[in-house]
Amino acid sequence: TQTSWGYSKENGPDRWHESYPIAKGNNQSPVAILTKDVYKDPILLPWFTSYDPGAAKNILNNGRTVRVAFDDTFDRSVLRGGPLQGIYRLRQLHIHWGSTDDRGSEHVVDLTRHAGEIHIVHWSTKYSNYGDALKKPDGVAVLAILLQVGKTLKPEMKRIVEEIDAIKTKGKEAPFPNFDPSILFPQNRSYFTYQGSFTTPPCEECVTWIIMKEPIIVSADQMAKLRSLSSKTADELHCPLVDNWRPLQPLNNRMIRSPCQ
Ligand SMILES: NS(=O)(=O)N=C1NCCCN1
Ligand SMILES: [Zn+2]
Repeated sequence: TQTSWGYSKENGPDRWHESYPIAKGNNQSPVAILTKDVYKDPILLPWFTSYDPGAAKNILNNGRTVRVAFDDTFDRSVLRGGPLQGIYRLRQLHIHWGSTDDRGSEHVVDLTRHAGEIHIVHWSTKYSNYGDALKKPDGVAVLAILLQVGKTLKPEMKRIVEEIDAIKTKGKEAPFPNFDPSILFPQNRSYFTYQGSFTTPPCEECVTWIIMKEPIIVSADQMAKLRSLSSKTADELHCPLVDNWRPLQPLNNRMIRSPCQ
């Protein structure tokens, strides 16, 4: 049977287009960000979030990442401002990471690939539901936070990492109440933004990316914990869930912008 998509040789990024043709589109993500080529746009505003910790529902190992889901049945946790028009509702967050500290992020800034990247996914309330938003170029906004390994000054990731033991294998889920993702934000809110796609199949070209310039620091132990997750179910042989990142895609004639300081 056609194995579902993943990150291995048989079902990895180079073959996604066989089932998901959009993966070969002109506005795919992730891309390389060369700060010298970034357009400093005077009209770009700061972005703002207003998150209700009570909207956090559960944490899941879906075999490809660790995902925290939020209640998005009304404007309870929202993102607005920056390059965005209108209000975007928080739906979920998940993480991409490497097998070693020198890889794992999806976006690459000035040739630096970071150890991981958190994606906080929101959808525009211009559209009646998430499924409709995926069909629109301005349907989704993803806030991306780069992870760098070091001595954790502020253990932002603690809450997520502590829950890992409860979701070791694919399909395991645990309640994840009372969580405000803004604790993950770095001090500096400056960002890069461009129009792109989901970095996982079907790779819809519906995403306004807002990538924070400042990484957050995670400890080697926290990375080890993420790497201890299995991409297989409890009754299968353990297979480390690592390197769940998509390679760089062509920028083509897209512009990457950032606000003037
Ligand atoms: N890595 S990504 O671009 O955020 N891709 C996603 N795919 C569907 C669910 C939300 N996010
Ligand atoms: Zn992602």
